[in-house]
Amino acid sequence: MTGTRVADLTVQLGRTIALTNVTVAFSSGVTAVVGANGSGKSTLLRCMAGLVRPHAGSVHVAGHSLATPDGRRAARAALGYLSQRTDFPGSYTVREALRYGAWLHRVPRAERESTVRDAVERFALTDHQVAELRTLSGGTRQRVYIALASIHRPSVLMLDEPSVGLDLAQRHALREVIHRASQDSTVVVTTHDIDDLVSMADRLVVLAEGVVVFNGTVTELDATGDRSNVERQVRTLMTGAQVA
Ligand SMILES: Nc1ncnc2c1ncn2[C@@H]1O[C@H](COP(=O)(O)OP(=O)(O)OP(=O)(O)O)[C@@H](O)[C@H]1O
Repeated sequence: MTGTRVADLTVQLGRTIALTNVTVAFSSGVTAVVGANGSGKSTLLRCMAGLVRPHAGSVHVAGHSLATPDGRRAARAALGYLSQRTDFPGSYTVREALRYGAWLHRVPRAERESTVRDAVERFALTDHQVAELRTLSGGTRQRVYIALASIHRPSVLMLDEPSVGLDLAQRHALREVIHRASQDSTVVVTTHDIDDLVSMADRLVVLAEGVVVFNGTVTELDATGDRSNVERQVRTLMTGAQVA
């Protein structure tokens, strides 16, 4: 079964309508979800992770509907999710954290060590294996967190603002990591960074006040692919206006 999509999704949180009739099908590669603060980006990811129950509409993750317990179980196994608030005890070493992640994601005991070795390699963590998380730079720690979210090789990987707090070089390195992850998984990433869109995203979903105002490729948005043109278009869309 394939297909990661939300259809006619409406989510109310307290008195706020966080998402209204959102319909998006996520294809392979990297989809960036952008929007102003409070536009509903995190809510969309939280809904797809099964952490927020929609008021109306449907969610499918890798073909599994979140409407039934069996579907939710299957979707959870197919999904990797890095929340904006991910934190991990700083006294864990990278290896210990990854071992814990493998257990958490129900990797069979016999496969855990090879799974950890594989993640260390995939995410270029060889030199940091025995370092405690609290001693790592923000960029390396974020790489560990992405390794944790994708240790079970999920078919869908959702990353909520992974580049926040990173410097330019770290953002650049992170894009490489995300690009590599997208070879195994459908990646959905929320970001405020226009460079992320131009250099990393295959597709772009723009939200304004909980409504999808654009869903397409960066080239469809702006054929020149020029950074400042794309930025202007996205900024305009984020205010809820239609791009000419
Ligand atoms: N638990 C909650 N209870 C009530 N309202 C909420 C709750 N969580 C979020 N909201 C509201 O829902 C709307 C969407 O929030 P959400 O966090 O999804 O936006 P966002 O685009 O991810 O923002 P940011 O870029 O600041 O992370 C906002 O108006 C927010 O204030």
